Amino acid sequence: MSRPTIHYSVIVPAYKENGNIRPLVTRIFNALRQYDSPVPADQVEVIIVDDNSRDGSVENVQSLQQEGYNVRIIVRTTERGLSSAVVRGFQEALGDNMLCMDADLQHPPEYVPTMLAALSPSSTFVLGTRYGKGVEMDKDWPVHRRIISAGARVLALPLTTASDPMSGFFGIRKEAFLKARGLNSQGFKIALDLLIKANVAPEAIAEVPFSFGIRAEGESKLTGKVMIKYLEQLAELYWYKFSGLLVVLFIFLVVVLVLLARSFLGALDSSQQHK
Ligand SMILES: Nc1nc2c(ncn2[C@@H]2O[C@H](COP(=O)(O)OP(=O)(O)O[C@H]3O[C@H](CO)[C@@H](O)[C@H](O)[C@@H]3O)[C@@H](O)[C@H]2O)c(=O)[nH]1
Ligand SMILES: [Mg+2]
Repeated sequence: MSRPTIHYSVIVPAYKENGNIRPLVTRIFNALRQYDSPVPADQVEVIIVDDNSRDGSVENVQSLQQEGYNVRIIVRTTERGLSSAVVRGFQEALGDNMLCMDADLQHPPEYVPTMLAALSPSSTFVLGTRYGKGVEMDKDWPVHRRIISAGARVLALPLTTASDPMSGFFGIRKEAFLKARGLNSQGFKIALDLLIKANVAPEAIAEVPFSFGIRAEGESKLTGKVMIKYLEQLAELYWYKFSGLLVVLFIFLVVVLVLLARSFLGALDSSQQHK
């Protein structure tokens, strides 16, 4: 009997995520096998893009394959980085509907069917948003991460109408992805780059609110260097979209935000010292 055609691909960038791979893959397919799933499980593949973690992820994926899960792992040895891993996964995907999600279960696997089903020829981008109605960040998400996330979001406001372009939980149709030229695959924020460079119209963006969890296992890879790369990426996108004038606006916004963050953290510090 011939295998069903793959219409949907779930791309998971992963670095040292061995402990999360099994729960992630099994929960994705469990969600797809529910009677009310809008997407048939046998039309879905999962692709893990791992940067040579050498932590048992490869063996783990092999045993999931033996159990019948349609999952494969690409191990990169000459390249590193979240965004470029996602781009690689999109290039290798068999499905026309492609979803990106983190390995660490901060993006709930149970949302995968809804996210995939939201993609269509007229809805070429789907964004899992943490700023929708009825959803929230996990209460244990640290204050400094909330501040960084809010600042990053404000800086992107002039670029897109999307409510959460920082989200790493998003999907894009293959034809829209292929339109994007000159992607910046440094850093973490590939959704933002795709929204701008694939020229996604506001009405083609579907938003799915979800509550952002906390990492199940292992450590976050967000470092100061990644934040600097984000600022560089923003400057490039401002230039790409508006050229000269708004780059000045961007620099102004960065300075205001840095000053606000410093005074907020200063106030927080002194209130803690007075306790
Ligand atoms: N292949 C590969 N994967 C990576 C790399 N760096 C990080 N990843 C993977 O990318 C995912 C997100 O990395 P985290 O380290 O968990 O990121 P985070 O700080 O929790 O950031 C999250 O929040 C952002 C929104 O504020 C999201 O943009 C981001 O995708 C992620 O969800 C994880 O699956 C992680 O293994 C890398 O260099 N290479
Ligand atoms: Mg994470």
